[in-house]
Amino acid sequence: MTAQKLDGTAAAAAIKAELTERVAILRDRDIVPGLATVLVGEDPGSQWYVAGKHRDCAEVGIASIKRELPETVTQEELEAVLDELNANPECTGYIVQLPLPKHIDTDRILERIDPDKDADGLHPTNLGRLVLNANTPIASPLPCTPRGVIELVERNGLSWAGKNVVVVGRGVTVGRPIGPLLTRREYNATVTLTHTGTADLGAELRRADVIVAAAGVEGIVRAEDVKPGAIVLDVGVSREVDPETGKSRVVGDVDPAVAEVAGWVSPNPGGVGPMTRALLLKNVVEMAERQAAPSPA
Ligand SMILES: Nc1nc(=O)c2c([nH]1)NC[C@@H]1CN(c3ccc(C(=O)N[C@@H](CCC(=O)O)C(=O)O)cc3)C=[N+]21
Repeated sequence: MTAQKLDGTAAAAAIKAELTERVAILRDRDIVPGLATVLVGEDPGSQWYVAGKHRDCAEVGIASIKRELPETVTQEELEAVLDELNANPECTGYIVQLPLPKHIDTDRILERIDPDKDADGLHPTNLGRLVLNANTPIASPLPCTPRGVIELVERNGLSWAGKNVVVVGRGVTVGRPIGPLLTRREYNATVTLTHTGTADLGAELRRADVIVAAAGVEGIVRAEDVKPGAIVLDVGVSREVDPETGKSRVVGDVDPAVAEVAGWVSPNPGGVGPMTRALLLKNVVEMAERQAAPSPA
C-alpha cells in the first residue's frame, strides 16, 4: 500500500487563487494589503525564506516592504524598526524572521509587534486569544503553520472531527498552539501533545488517527509506529548536507517508509511548507480586511 499525497503545493495554489480575488476587491476600494518582512543577519536559509514570501505577495497582489538589518543590530535599533512598521499605514502586517541573533531578546521583540499587524500570529495577545477562543470567527491572526496543517487536511476532503491526533513537539510555532486550535468545536479533534519527555512515544503514535510531526528531529516518526491508514503530516524542517552533492536539503520528521503504511502523507518538501506561506498571506489579507472595516465595538 502506498499513501495518498497531501499535496501542499496544490492546496497553496488554490488558497492563493482565492486570495488574489479578495485582494482585487480590496484594491477596488483603494486598500492595498502590505506585508513587511524584518530580516536580521545573512543566514542563507532565512534570506531564501524571506525572498519566497515576497514572491508569494507579488503573486496575489500584496505589496511588500523589506527591512534588512545587520547581524550586529542592537535591541533598541530593532525595536525602532518595529515601532516604525507599527505606525506605517502601508504595512498591514509583518513578520520578524526567526531565529534572531543570540544577543537579541526574541520574546521582547515579538511583544513589540502590534497584535493587529502580527502576520505570524505569535504575539502573546494573539496566542492568548487563541486559548481564550476569543477569535471565532477569526478576528485576530492565528499561527500560520497550524492553520496550514488544518487546511491541508480539509482541502483533501478529510475531516478532523473525532480523530485522535498525536502531535510530536512542543515548540511555540506549531506543537503548542495547534492543540487549542484543533480542539475547537469547529474541528472537534482530540489532541495528545508529545515531546522528548514522553515515556513511550511509539505507543502514543500507534494509536493515532492523525500524526502531526513537528519535532525537528529527522525520521522520529517510523513506519512501525504508524497505524495502517493513518494521516501523517510532516512539519519538520531539519537541513542536511548531502555528502555526495554537497548541497543542503530538507529532511523531515517522517521516515519515507511511513508512506507504505499510512493512508495519507504530506510530502516534505511540497507539503506543509507551502501551506505555511499561503496562510501567512491569508493572515495579511484578513488583517487588511479588518483594518479597512473595523468591526463594531
Ligand atoms: N517569523 C517567522 N515565521 C515563519 O513562518 C518562519 C520563521 N520565522 N523562521 C523559519 C521558519 C521556517 N519556515 C518555512 C516556511 C516555508 C517553507 C517552505 O515553503 N518550504 C518548501 C521548500 C523547502 C526547501 O526546498 O527548502 C517546501 O516545503 O516545499 C519552509 C519553512 C517558516 N518559518
